[in-house]
Amino acid sequence: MSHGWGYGPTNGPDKWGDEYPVANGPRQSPIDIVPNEAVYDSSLKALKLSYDPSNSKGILNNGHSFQVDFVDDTDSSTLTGGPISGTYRLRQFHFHWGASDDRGSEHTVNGIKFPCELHLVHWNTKYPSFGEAASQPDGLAVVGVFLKIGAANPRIQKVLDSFDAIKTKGKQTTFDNFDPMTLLPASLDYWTYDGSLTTPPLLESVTWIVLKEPISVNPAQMDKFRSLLFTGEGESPCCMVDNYRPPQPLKGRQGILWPQ
Ligand SMILES: NS(=O)(=O)c1ccc(NCc2ccco2)cc1
Ligand SMILES: [Zn+2]
Repeated sequence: MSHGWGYGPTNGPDKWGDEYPVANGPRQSPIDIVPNEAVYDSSLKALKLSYDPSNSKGILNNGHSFQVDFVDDTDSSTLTGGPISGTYRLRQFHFHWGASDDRGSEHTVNGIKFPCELHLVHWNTKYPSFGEAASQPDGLAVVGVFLKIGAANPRIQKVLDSFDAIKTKGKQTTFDNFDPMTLLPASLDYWTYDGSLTTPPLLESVTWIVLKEPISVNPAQMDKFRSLLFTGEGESPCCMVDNYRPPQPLKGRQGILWPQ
């Protein structure tokens, strides 16, 4: 009986290929981004993100990370422009982080790991639903934002303050009127490449848009992430840390940079 994927020694990223063979596919994520090797594409446009805070619904500990879910039945919170064509709706955002500040991000830059990485998940409205879009090569667009250790970030505090209510797997609580724009850095300069979900089912349906400029958090805020548990209420507690997949082979892909 499959014990379910995770990030431990017996069910972690090296084992995912047993149940999800696409783990060894041609466009897997994350990757190591080497800025000097990224090529300039003059056809790329500026990212356009337009979010309606009233679309935020709830925050959930799903046993792998926590996510903030959005109402996505209208085009009120969207991503357009950038490397994508058409309109992609915001579905959820979540994070990946480490047990210590020396690791935690999924993408790396010149081999450097950040302590944390934010993912804003959007789906292409040419498809009828997120689930349908997730199985299409142009179905999803995820904006990745690195977090670095620095000054305290007041914008993330509302997220952290909800953690006491979602400490264990399966717990959720309401999360109203949150504008994810407030989590983004000043610059929307980005690298982009064709990749995949970084957790099972590892579907190769993601246009990745990784912002060059990180946002900051202070050490106490990072420790708050580490106070969450992978485990459910009543189970022996296991801290939710190191929930990141390491960089995957490029297999001929090239990172694209905008703007030069
Ligand atoms: N870390 S991530 O941004 O690549 C990411 C985003 C979304 C899911 N969703 C999981 C899922 C279930 C069915 C289809 O999709 C999994 C991973
Ligand atoms: Zn993610």
